[in-house]
Parts: sequence; structure tokens; C-alpha cells
Amino acid sequence: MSGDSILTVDRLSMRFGGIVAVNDLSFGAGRRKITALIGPNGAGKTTVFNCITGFYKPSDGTMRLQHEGGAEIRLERLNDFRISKQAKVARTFQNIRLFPGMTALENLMVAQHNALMLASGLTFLGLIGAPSWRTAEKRAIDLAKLWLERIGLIDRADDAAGNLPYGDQRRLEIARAMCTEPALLCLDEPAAGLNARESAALSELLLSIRAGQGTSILLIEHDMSVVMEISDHVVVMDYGVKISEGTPQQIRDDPKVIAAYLGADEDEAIAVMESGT
Ligand SMILES: Nc1ncnc2c1ncn2[C@@H]1O[C@H](COP(=O)(O)OP(=O)(O)OP(=O)(O)O)[C@@H](O)[C@H]1O
Repeated sequence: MSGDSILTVDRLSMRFGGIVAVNDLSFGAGRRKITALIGPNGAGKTTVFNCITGFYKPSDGTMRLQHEGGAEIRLERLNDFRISKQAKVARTFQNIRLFPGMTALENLMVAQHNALMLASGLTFLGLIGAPSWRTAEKRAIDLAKLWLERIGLIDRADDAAGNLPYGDQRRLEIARAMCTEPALLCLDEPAAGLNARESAALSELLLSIRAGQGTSILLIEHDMSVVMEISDHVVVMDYGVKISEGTPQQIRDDPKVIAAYLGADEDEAIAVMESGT
């Protein structure tokens, strides 16, 4: 892709024994843009996310993250902890991974654990209530409340996350990732299981994150209405390789993309084609 990329994936491959889940894949994710990674089931999308976020060490290839005005970070050389802390890459998962027994506010505080631990001087300063700790704690609470406001859950701050409606839990997960103040936010099927109203709220939230925080977003999504509405750039995978990329309109009209979906699943193919009508 042309322009300013925050992430450049170059010739990425991931093999599991005889299975080639990702094969020589190259693409870029634009800074302050929403890039969607789509493709039929089993295309290799989550494996790409697992490589970018350090859950897997790729078999081959490089993944370069460029902070604005900063040094280039080679993600394939870091573990998941360093990728989140140093490269400031945050992610959500296909299945909700909140702490269900903790309140909505507590879930957002836990996300800021690293910053709080640092301010506590690894517990000592926190124990004696040093000003640096109190400032950091106040900042963490303010940030958590800000995100609860942004996702419309401030009135449910003290409710257990597990008791919230499914769509609210999905947005809470995104808020939790945003509390780490990421440069790149990776979302794995955030619209899965949402109804039309909840999907629209999700699209609105992601557009507001791009516009407000200027966070770059990499999105895996099967809900084509969300992909077509909010993506700046779409990368299409099938059987581990990139078969197409471009704007949502270019993708929608690409016969290779339609053929891939037709070959995979009738419902998905209909969704891609209907998204253009
Ligand atoms: N840890 C693993 N061990 C072995 N094979 C794996 C592993 N992870 C993924 N695969 C295989 O890699 C291929 C790509 O899987 P992946 O989950 O990345 O696809 P996907 O595009 O995310 O699919 P979906 O849309 O269904 O989530 C599949 O054939 C899958 O079975």
C-alpha cells in the first residue's frame, strides 16, 4: 500500500508441521487508518494476528512497526509482552476475554496494570501512598471513566462485566485495549454475534477511535457491512495467501474475491455481494 504505513508485513509465512497457514504474505496497514483483513474461514487471518501480536513466532518474514517519528520495531524479534509494552500493539480475541467477575471499571483498571506498577516503584511507593503513585492512580481512573463514557457504560461502571449484554461486553473489550493507549489496535472479529444495532454502534466507535485518538486499526471481520462501511483499505486472504487488496469498492468488484467466497461458503459470498448493492 502507498502512503504512511504503521505496520509493514513482508513475506510472512507460518507453518504448522505440514500445514502452511500463511504463505509469503505482504501487506501494509496505514497510519490512522482502518485496515481490514478478510477471507473465508481458515484463510489464515487469525494466524497473521497471532504472529503480529507475538503469540506465534513466524516461520519466515518480517513485521516492521514504525512509530511516528520513532524507531522501527521488528515485531518478529519480540515476545507478546514486549510487543504490547514497547511496540504498543493491543489486541482483542474472537472470544470475549474479560474478567467476568470484576466490574466494568476494574476491567479497565487491570489494563493499566503496567503503568501503575511502574508508578508504584514495584509496590513500595504505592504502599506509602507517594504522590507519584496517587497521580498515576488518578490518571488510570480518569482514563477508565473516559472510556466508559465513550462506550456508553459509565452508568454500569460498578456492574460485573459478565452481567453486561453481549454487545456491551464487546465494546468494553475494545475500551480495555484502548486504555493501554496503543499505536496499533488489532481486533479479531469484533462484530461476531452482534445484532444490526450493535454492529452499527461498533462501527461508530471504531470510526471515532480513528478520528479522535488517531489510533491505527487492523481488523479481522466477517461482517461485510462493517468492513465495507469503515475500512480505508481491505486485504483479502484465501488459503494463506493474499488474493486481492484495495478499497472496499475495489474488493467488492474483484472477481477473485467473489470466487473465493463462493468456493467457501454460500452465506459469506452472498454477504460480500449484497454489501455492494
Ligand atoms: N496452532 C495451530 N496448529 C495447527 N494448525 C493451525 C494452528 N492454528 C491455525 N492452524 C491452521 O491454519 C489455518 C488457518 O487458520 P486461521 O485460524 O488462521 O484462519 P482464519 O482465517 O482466522 O479462520 P476463521 O475465519 O475461521 O477464524 C487453518 O487450516 C487452521 O486449521
